[in-house]
Order: sequence, then C-alpha cells, then structure tokens
Amino acid sequence: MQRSAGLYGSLIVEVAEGEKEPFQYDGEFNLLLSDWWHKSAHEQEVDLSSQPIRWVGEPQTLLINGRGQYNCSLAARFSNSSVSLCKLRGNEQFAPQILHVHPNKTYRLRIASSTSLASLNLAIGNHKMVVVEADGNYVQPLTVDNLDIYSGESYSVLFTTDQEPSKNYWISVSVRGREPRTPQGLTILNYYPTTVSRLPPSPPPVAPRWDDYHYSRAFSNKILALEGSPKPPAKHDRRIILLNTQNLIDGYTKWAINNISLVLPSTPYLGSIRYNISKAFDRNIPPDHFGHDYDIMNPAPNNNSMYGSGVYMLNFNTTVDVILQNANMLKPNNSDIHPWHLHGHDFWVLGHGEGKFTEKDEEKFNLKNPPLRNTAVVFPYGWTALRFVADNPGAWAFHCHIEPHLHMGMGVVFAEGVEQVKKIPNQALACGLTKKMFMMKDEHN
Ligand SMILES: O=C1O[C@H]([C@@H](O)CO)C(O)=C1O
Repeated sequence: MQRSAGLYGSLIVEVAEGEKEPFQYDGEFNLLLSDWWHKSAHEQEVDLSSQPIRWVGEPQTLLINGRGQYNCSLAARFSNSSVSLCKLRGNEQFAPQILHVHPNKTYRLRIASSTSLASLNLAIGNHKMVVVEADGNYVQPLTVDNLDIYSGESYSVLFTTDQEPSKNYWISVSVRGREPRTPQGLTILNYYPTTVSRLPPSPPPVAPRWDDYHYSRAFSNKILALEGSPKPPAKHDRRIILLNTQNLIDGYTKWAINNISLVLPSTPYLGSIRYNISKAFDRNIPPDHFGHDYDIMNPAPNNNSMYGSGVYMLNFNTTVDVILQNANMLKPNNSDIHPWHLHGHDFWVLGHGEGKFTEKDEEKFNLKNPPLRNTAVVFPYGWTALRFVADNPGAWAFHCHIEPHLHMGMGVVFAEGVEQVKKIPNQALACGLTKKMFMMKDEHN
C-alpha cells in the first residue's frame, strides 16, 4: 500500500545516442496521473485486512503531477452542482501545473498512470492526440479524441497546437471502469501569449461512460505494434491460465489466482531460490489451470481457496502464454477491471475476448502486429491472452496494479534462470532467512 501513500514517480528513458525516434516534436511535457484518499494508507491497509472488510471506496481527488483540488472546482461555472470555483493565486499546492504552449507546434505528452485504483480517460479539449508509444514500445500512430489509461500503463501522444490561440483549453482526467464518485482532474493548456487566468470558454471534455466497455475494448484493440517491431514466437511452450476470483478465506475478503491468494514471504524470492532455502516460501507448485466447470458468471463458491507463496518456475528461454480469466466477484452481477503488470519483461498482447477462454479462441490471436507492453487489462467477465519469452534471469512479480487488490493477494510470482543471476545485491538478502547468511559472509557467489 506504499504507492497509495505517495511512493511513486516517473522515469524517462531517452533513446540511445545516435538512435532516432520514428516521430518528431518541438517540446514535451510529463503527466503523472494518480488518485488520492484522505484516509492514510496505513488506515486503509487495516480496513482492508479487517473482518469484515472495510473497502477503500472511491478516491477523493484525481491528481495530475501530484496536484488536485478538493471542495472547489476549476470548472465550477460549467457544473450545475453548488461546488464553488477554486480561488487560485497560482502558487498554492493544489494549483494545477499549467502546460504552456506556443501556437502551431507539435508537443509530446508522456503520460503515466500510477493510480491506486482508478482507470482513467484523458482528453485535451478541441485537440486530437496521436498515440505513438505504449509502455516504452512504439505503436502504429493512432489518432484519438481521448485515451483510456489503466494503472501501471504509460503512453506518449503527440498533439499540435493548431487551435485558436486567444483561448486556453482544458486537459481532463476522468474515472472509467468503476462508477465515478470523484470529480474530473483538470489542468489547462495555455497558448502563448494568452493569459493563464482566462479559463477555457467551454466545459471540459466529456469522457465515455464509465461502463462503456465496448469503447474500452475498441480502444485497446487499436493499439498495435509499429511496423518493424519484434514479432512473437509462433508457438508457445507452456500455457498458464490464471483465474481471477474474489474469495472469502476465514471470513477475510481476498483475491485469489487459481484459488491461491498471494502472501509475500519475509525472505525475498531471489535469494531463497538461488540458495535453495526450502523453508523460505511455499514449495507447492501453483496450478497452471483451474477447474473446467468453474462458473465465471457467479460468485466464487470459496470451497478451496487458500493463502500461498509458491512460484511458477519457468524454463529459461521458453515461450510462455498467460491467459488471464476474469470472473464474477463476491457481489452477484459484478466483475472488476484488473490491469495486470509484469516485472522484468514486456509481453505481446495477443488478444482478449468475452466469457470463458476456450482453445478455439486461439484462432483469433493477433500474431501479426500485437503490441509489446508490460501492463494489460482484463475486462469484466473476459479473458486476455499474453505471450512472453522467459529470457530474463530472476524472480518476477506479475500482479494486478490496483494497490488494494495486490494487498488482498492478487498476484503470482514467475522465476527463470535464477542460477544465472551474477551477483545478488546484499540489500536483496538483508531480511528474512537470508539475513543470517548475509550477516555472516561478505561474498555470495
Ligand atoms: O476488491 C474489492 O473489494 C470491494 C468490494 O468487492 C468489497 O467491499 C471492491 O469494490 C473491490 O474492487
């Protein structure tokens, strides 16, 4: 729950010296999106771990680069609620960071979502955006009016300042995928030499309806790898199907993957796998499948869900397919969105579909130009198919990027080629059972 408390930031990776990007721009901005609660992350953690659960609920504010407003609105004059216009002098902590632009230029926006919970939609009033990069990989340029972004994802978009320069324009961030109880996050695109204090004359962009999943799926389908990008291997060596369920374990609300709710051991995996410390984590191998007759349209029967810390051991350099299978949560007729994030690799997103995945769905996989990403969403009651090559020695988390869901056990661990990791940093061994070894020796080889 540390990200909910504010422990996040963005890193920009520049292209290597001498390399060129497949697009050009005159200036750039960085937008880091997040959501904010008034309850402390520690209190939220206690609430989630209580019996019965006290859910965190919807965020109080959406933040753009750490800034947001509460109890007042930048766009109050367009809303019919009684909320007042924010009184700004410009230097308050809640004042938005303004994007200052010159007319007739092209800008790159680097957007990342670090939300704890919210799925978002971003738009710039009156301006089209061209999506050119997703999760650090180039994509086929895609012109859009707005873009869906899930926690853990990042995008670059280009936009051209070709609108009337005597006006300013809203940049809006809105909640999708859960019924919104949080006002839009807003900032302003300010054209030179127009004064910042001239608010845009029309209301902020209206996002697609929060539950318009048809729109969400269509957007996701349009993100395709740029021509010349690495292609996925034609066949997989192993297929792991991961059923996502919300469960009750001894009265505690948890999330489980193939009936196992992840509890991280106190000894980090890398050291315990490398030094074969058998008691450090669960030696039961987590299952590659779930029962054929599992009914994804109804709440979990909770008959055999349990806690676990086992590892999916992957053979080095093999091609692994992961099928994420969504299902009904504990509340009847409800299924959540989950953005799954993989550490240590990019994967190809081969496709997604509605209902229960069957072998026949494989025929619909996109092997021609699937995007390479590190985060992919599984839609309510649907499945998402991913493929990656297990070619990065280490132990890697694969988890729902919604912070409370991970806290409630929604993740698995993959490991490959751990014997090839050259030197495990001391810091990664300095707790749990490896701590004793670390304190007695200086060298670990
Ligand atoms: O994990 C979750 O828990 C709540 C609810 O299911 C239990 O109160 C919710 O909306 C989630 O996404």
